[in-house]
Order: sequence, then structure tokens, then C-alpha cells
Amino acid sequence: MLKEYRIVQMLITAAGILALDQITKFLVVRYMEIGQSIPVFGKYLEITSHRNQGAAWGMFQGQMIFFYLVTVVVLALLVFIYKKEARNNFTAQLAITFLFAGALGNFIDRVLFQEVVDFIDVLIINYDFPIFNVADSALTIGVILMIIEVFITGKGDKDAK
Ligand SMILES: CCC[C@@H]1OC(=O)[C@@H](C)C[C@H](C)CCCCC(=O)CCC[C@@H](CC)/C=C\C=C(/COC)CC[C@@H](O)[C@@H](O)C[C@H](O)CNC1=O
Repeated sequence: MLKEYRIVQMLITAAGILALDQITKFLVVRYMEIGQSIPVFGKYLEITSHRNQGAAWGMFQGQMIFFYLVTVVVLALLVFIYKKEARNNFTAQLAITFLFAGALGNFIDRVLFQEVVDFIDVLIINYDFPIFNVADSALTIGVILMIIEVFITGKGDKDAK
């Protein structure tokens, strides 16, 4: 049971992502003013202290009840899918772990502050990509891993080599 679901490894991974997310957000809140920018890699990568009351690109500003509902549903769905689909399927287990940790990271912010702390400010080509955080990165990696799982490694009832 434990071997097929790698539950311990996945919980440790989720805890690590969540810790990285919350620690980085704490440091930004504690040591930076909102709007302050610290160049890390020229103008291409900066740490900019930012807050977002919405979702990606500031959608649904301030709709906290909506965010609580969606996040709780997403978290419950992820547990359900993990039990049902991720048996012996490493890619699916990893995808769900990243999605779970990412959703939980932003959920903690929304419950505590009714807004999300963002600080990763990248200039992609010439498009000033919205400022995001570790939780968003985990969510995006989880989405990409899930797409790989569905379209590439297929209905993996064997472990992805
Ligand atoms: C990443 C999901 C957004 C995250 O969703 C969450 O929390 C989860 C729990 C669910 C929300 C409650 C609702 C999701 C609505 C769908 C959505 O949003 C479509 C997203 C597409 C996405 C592909 C996955 C692209 C990329 C986004 C961005 C860059 O990500 C690297 C921009 C991030 C910045 O706008 C930053 O200010 C956002 C802020 O941190 C709050 N974050 C959220 O709402």
C-alpha cells in the first residue's frame, strides 16, 4: 500500500514546497516594502514585493469566498484522484503533490491575509509577466506534469521509467 502510493515521499515533497513557499513569503513581508524591487539577474529577474487579492493576472479580485470554495474543492479532488488514479504512477503522484502544495500555499495566504504575497518578477522576452510566487510555480509545474502524464506517459498503470 505505502510502496504503491509513495505516500511518505510525496508528503515530504509537499511539506518542502509548502515550507519554501511560506518562508519566502514571510521574508518578503518581513524585510521588504510593498513595491520595492531587488534585481537578482539584471532586469530579467527581480524580487518585487507585491500583493494580489485575486487569482492569476488579478482575476476575481477580492472574491475570497470563491477562492476558499475552489481551493477546498481542488484539494479534495486531488486527494480523490490520487487514491483512484495515482497507484503505481510516479508522474501522477508528483503532479498531484505539486498541485496540492501550491494550492495550499496560496490558501494559507488567503485565509490569513485575504491576499496572496507575490515576489518573483520575471521579464520574459519583452512581456512583463505577472509577479508570482513559489506556490504558483508549484501549481504550474503540477499542471505541466499532469499534461505530460495524460498525453505522454499515458494511462500509466506502470511506473514511468
Ligand atoms: C498559478 C495559478 C494561479 C493561482 O491559483 C491558485 O491559487 C489556485 C488554488 C486556484 C485559484 C483559487 C483559482 C485558479 C483560477 C485559474 C487561474 O488562475 C489560471 C491560472 C493559469 C496558470 C497556469 C497554471 C498560469 C500562470 C499564472 C501565473 C504565473 O504562475 C507561475 C500568474 C500568477 C500571478 O498572477 C499571481 O499574482 C497569482 C497569485 O499568486 C495567486 N495565485 C493563484 O490564484
